[in-house]
Amino acid sequence: MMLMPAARIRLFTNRFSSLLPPSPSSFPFSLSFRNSTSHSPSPTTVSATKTPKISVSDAAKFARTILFIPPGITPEEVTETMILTGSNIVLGPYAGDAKVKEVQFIGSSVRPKDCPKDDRPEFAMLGRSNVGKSSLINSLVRKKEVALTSKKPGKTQLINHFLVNRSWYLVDLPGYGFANAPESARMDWSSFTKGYFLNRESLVSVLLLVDASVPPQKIDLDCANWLGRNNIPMTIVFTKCDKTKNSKGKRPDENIKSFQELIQENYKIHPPWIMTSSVTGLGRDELLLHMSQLRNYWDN
Ligand SMILES: Nc1nc2c(ncn2[C@@H]2O[C@H](COP(=O)(O)OP(=O)(O)OP(=O)(O)O)[C@@H](O)[C@H]2O)c(=O)[nH]1
Ligand SMILES: [Mg+2]
Repeated sequence: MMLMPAARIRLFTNRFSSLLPPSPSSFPFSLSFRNSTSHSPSPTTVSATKTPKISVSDAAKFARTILFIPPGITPEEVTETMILTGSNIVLGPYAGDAKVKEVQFIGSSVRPKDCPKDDRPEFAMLGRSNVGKSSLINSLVRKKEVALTSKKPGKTQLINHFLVNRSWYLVDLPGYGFANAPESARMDWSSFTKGYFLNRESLVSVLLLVDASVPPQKIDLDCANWLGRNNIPMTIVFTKCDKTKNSKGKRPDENIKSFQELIQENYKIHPPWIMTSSVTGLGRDELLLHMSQLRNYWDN
């Protein structure tokens, strides 16, 4: 049966995202909303201790306390081989068609209401400026300069739509938290993108990019919690997992573990998360598979 877009997204949201109460407050806001309703056990979670060995470090193993079980499969049916490497994501029966055969840049929109009006499913890249949103798009589609990247924060300034295989969109967005960006690159990020997230009915999932080479940042935690409170489905994509040489800081897997612990209490169903690197290609195929199962379920 064909469902109307609004009905489809509601169906999807109810199944996938956190059960935090929606919030009318603006983005970003503090972590102070934590509430008791979010601590009840979920029927779709499963302890990682039930799964045998996984091929990530001890810290990452510890972080993987809750698996993401997609539609079409029960926790009891999960086996080790179904878990995508470097993630908490179980691959279910909706996965498939994860190859990128072609990509077209469709256009840039200044305002959320100017975005393409067709009903194709889309995934939006969200994250701090310089976290690697544009680089991840290039990595996913295996093209160097489809999305423009820069060492300087604030490179992406508009909502950019990329059509993949003529059937679904990747959306590159401006980053938030311009720590080192020039004044000219700053804008009212909140009002600019908030409307997009709250009103975009074809949004299958936000890919919330978090830099794994630095410890958890408050603004990223606020962002994860804002999405949760507003029932916007998200996948946490840890970027720059190749950056292990920084002797001063902690390793990516340790930072990932800390981030997981900080958001864990707020979610009844732990969001899917995955480790990636646009430099080495780590997590690329896995993320595409995950996106395929979300998309195919949404399309269903
Ligand atoms: N080592 C490493 N560097 C990366 C990775 N991803 C991105 N970078 C670098 O990080 C910088 C920023 O990348 P962008 O893709 O432009 O970041 P962005 O999030 O799109 O930034 P804005 O458009 O400013 O919001 C560039 O110098 C990239 O080469 C990664 O996985 N590993
Ligand atoms: Mg960018």
